[in-house]
Amino acid sequence: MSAPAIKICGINTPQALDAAIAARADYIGLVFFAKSPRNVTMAQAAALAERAAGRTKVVGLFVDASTDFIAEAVVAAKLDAIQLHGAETPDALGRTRANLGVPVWKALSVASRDDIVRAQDFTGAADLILFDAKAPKGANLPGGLGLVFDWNLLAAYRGALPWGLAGGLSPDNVADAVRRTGATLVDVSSGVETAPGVKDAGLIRSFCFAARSA
Ligand SMILES: O=C(O)c1ccccc1NCC(=O)[C@H](O)[C@H](O)COP(=O)(O)O
Repeated sequence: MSAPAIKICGINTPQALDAAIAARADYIGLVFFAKSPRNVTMAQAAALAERAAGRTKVVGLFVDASTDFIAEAVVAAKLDAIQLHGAETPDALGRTRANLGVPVWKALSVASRDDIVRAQDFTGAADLILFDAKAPKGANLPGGLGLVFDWNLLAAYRGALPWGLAGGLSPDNVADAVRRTGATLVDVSSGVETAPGVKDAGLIRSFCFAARSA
């Protein structure tokens, strides 16, 4: 089994970006969602993307955002891909992908097997499915909460699209998660933070090391 690709999501400072690059993260995520403690402005995103250029790929995270807003971010932060974390339908997502010409990752919230089966609806519309834990009713955010879902749901998964694993990953559990699910991409945010929105260089390094050791 080859090492999974690694995405460190919710990067919002140059220090966190440098830590992700030093740990050889394949992707960093910029959160464009005002309610998030990891939210970045267009100007912050542009500056971070400039610093990241040629050293790691940049993914923009959006929640039910307008195509105009996403398009502005794609240009400002030269996004390599967009990650849609809301209730975007396959049709709407396919249109966004066609209009913007960037790879689209669809995050699916998982609590049961039915949520995994929904991935097939996005065949031909998305480029990658990111399975993440479902946020509890009334949660203030739809993701980035450090919650784990039952990885057994993915054990026999054979979807048409490439997929990644997110939700409550940390330096302590990522190797086990990769071994048990066969994920070829892992995505983390809270698990490499000391507080919501505050990334820790040591945790980023440990996470990347553990993911590669799986
Ligand atoms: O991070 C946020 O604040 C956020 C806000 C709205 C939707 C999604 C959000 N985060 C998702 C991620 O950062 C990752 O893709 C993934 O879900 C990992 O989160 P975590 O469980 O905290 O590791």
